[in-house]
Order: sequence, then structure tokens, then C-alpha cells
Amino acid sequence: MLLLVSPKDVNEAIEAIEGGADIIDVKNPVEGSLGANFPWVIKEIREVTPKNLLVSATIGDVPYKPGTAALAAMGAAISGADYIKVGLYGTKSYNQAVDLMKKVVKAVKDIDENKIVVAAGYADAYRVGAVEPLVIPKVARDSGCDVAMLDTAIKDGKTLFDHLDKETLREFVEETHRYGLKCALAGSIKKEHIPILKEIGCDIVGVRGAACTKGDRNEGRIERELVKELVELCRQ
Ligand SMILES: O=C[C@H](O)COP(=O)(O)O
Repeated sequence: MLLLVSPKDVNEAIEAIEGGADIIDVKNPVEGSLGANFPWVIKEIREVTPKNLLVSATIGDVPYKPGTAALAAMGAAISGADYIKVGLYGTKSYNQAVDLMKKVVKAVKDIDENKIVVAAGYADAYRVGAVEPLVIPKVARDSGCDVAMLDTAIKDGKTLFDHLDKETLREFVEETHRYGLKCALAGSIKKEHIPILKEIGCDIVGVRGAACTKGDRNEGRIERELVKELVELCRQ
């Protein structure tokens, strides 16, 4: 299982790289769960990241505005992101989510068909009125994405597993794999969750809080030693 770590600046990215993270996921936590960072931060992080490591960038917890999302995705791709993650926050149905993701896929793949597009839903979608998490694999498949992902929308200490149980997450993973796509799971993941995510066949686990000082995704900073511990658990 690969470890995706979400730094907010270049110094945190260096800690994630030195700690052995597989995917460096540029994020801006003050703008929300999947908050977008600035193009120049993505570019700077791409420049310090070894070529063999993937750089991911999230374009935000996006409203149902396909034009805005497509343009933001293009910006992330041009700034050097290999992975472009979209938080399906304002899309209220399967049809809206597919519509938006199709436009994002077109914008990104027109630049480089090898870039990876991630449709990210929320395990706690019921708390924010977003599209149901179990619809995300079909959204990803029907819009031409490469990865189906879940995170949590509200970062209040509740984890992915507080909203969806292991068997439901297993269904999510298996459906995603049936469609030939990869699966990423996140949401205040702690060390003890990693063996469970491996057991259900998850391909990529995403973390920020668990890699930060005192487990605090907002006030803490990513530390290489914490990243190393998480990497070891993913490799076991
Ligand atoms: O993409 C993954 C997120 O950065 C997860 O953040 P978190 O572990 O603080 O919930």
C-alpha cells in the first residue's frame, strides 16, 4: 500500500520526502479538507521532489461549477502535479458529479494523458449534503478518472471509520477494483487503521494529521520521523 502525505509548503514536503512518502500531495488545510494551494507552491514542491516520486495537488472542496473546476485542474497540471484530486463537495448527485469530473478529466488529459485524475468523495457526505460516498466508484469510472477516493469533509477528530465501517469500505475498494481503478482512503487515519486498510485491499492511504506534530493537522507540522513510522506500517 502506498503512503500519500499532504504537505502545505516546501519545508513540510521535504520532511515527507525524507520520511519516505510515496506521493507528495500539495494541500492548503486552511481552505478545507481538500483545500487548494497556490500554483507557485505546487511548482516549488515539484522542483524539490525527486522525479521518481509523484506529486499530487488537490483543487479544493469544489462547488458544482465544472468550468471553474476544469480550469483549476488545468492550473494544477501545468504547475507540475502528476495527480489531480477533486473534492466533490458541491455536487449533489451522481449526474452532477460525473458531469464535473468529465470536464476535469478532459482538461487534464488534454495536457498529458498520463496524468492521474482522482475523484474524491466524503465518508461524512451526509453532514455536508455532498454526493453519497458509495457512488464515488461509479462516478470515477463513468467520467474517465483513474482513482476513486474517500476523505472526511469535516475535520473534527472523527475518522473515516467513524462514518463507514470496515465492510462498507471493503465494498468500496472491491467495486473500484472491479472497474480497473485504484482506490485511495483518508480521513484522520491513525497508525492503528493502517493494517485494516491493507487488509481490505486499499492501494493508497492518505494522511496529514498522523504525520504532523502532536497529530495536529492545523497547528502541527509534518515530521520525517512520523512519516517513517507510517511508511513502515504500509510496507509490512
Ligand atoms: O489526502 C489526505 C488528507 O490530507 C488527510 O488528512 P488528515 O489525515 O489530516 O485527515
